[in-house]
Amino acid sequence: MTLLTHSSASPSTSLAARSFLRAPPFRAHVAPSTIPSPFRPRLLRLRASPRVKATLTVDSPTTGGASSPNGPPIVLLEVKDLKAVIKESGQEILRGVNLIINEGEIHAIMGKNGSGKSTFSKVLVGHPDYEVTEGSVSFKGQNLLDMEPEERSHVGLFMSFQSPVEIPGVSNFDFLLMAFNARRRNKGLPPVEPLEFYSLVTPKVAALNMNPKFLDRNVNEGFSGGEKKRNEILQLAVLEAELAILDEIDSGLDVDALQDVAKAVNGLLTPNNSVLMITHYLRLLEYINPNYVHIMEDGIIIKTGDVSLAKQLEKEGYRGISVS
Ligand SMILES: Nc1ncnc2c1ncn2[C@@H]1O[C@H](COP(=O)(O)OP(=O)(O)OP(=O)(O)O)[C@@H](O)[C@H]1O
Repeated sequence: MTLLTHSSASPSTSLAARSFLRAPPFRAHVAPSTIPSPFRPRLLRLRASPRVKATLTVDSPTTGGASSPNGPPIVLLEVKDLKAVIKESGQEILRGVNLIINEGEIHAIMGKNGSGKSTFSKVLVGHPDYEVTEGSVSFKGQNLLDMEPEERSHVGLFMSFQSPVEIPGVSNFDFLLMAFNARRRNKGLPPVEPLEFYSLVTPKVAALNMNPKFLDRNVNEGFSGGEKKRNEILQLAVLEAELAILDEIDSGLDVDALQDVAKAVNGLLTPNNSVLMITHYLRLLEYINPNYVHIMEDGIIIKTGDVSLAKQLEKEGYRGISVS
């Protein structure tokens, strides 16, 4: 079974929600008939890996990530020479991506419109529009490409999409509870009851400066763009993914919302959790400080550095980014 099998599923929708709704435990609780098929493939979990292999150059990236006191960093995600095409047309979008993310590291991918950033993240979570033609992806030592999208979510990958989907008929609270219990089931833990979950989720709602009434509303239904983004981070906070892929989480956020979301993401970071952010703007990286910044161009990472690379980009544009 594939999580993202619906052609109607927009590439820009939230993967985590989709995974949830496709997985049998969710269908059992939510009454499938109430969930329109376009909304099934959603919620996704992702983890970022610590080290980065830039294809061309590496400019003194900040050292980050978890490591044993005397040992090397622990690799979470390792992407090697990843090539992928659009299934329908066969057009190659990813042309050999290399990336390593260690536990505890924050990575940012920047790049011009259409350079392949979102495609890369969607390929990582198993979006059905794309086919991997070459290369490998290992997550926590396991072959990610062999896993169905929901399995990727279960092993600790979360992805928030540019435009989170709405799920009519399913309350945010029920959705989060189902997702949370599915994750627990996967860890061999018993489910929590709604009352217990309520005490667990309300502090997270407060931390995001969200109105608790959002828990009663249907998932993302009628939410503003910024509210949807906050809701995505709430999902991430509840699911405690080991690698969070955040695709333009800053888009459409007002200044206060950006700070709330960034604060929440920072609050979720532990030495074992990693984040891979896709963004166009330095402002997000000023709140969530990345260990590495990568520049993607035409389906490959052409340069890797630290946040100074994003600053240079802001000042000089992509013309100023030299790969020599
Ligand atoms: N499912 C698809 N069908 C057709 N073309 C696609 C599909 N997915 C990606 N593409 C094309 O692949 C290229 C890379 O798209 P992608 O969304 O990955 O870029 P991006 O770097 O995330 O861009 P942006 O910064 O504008 O979000 C674009 O030319 C896009 O039109």
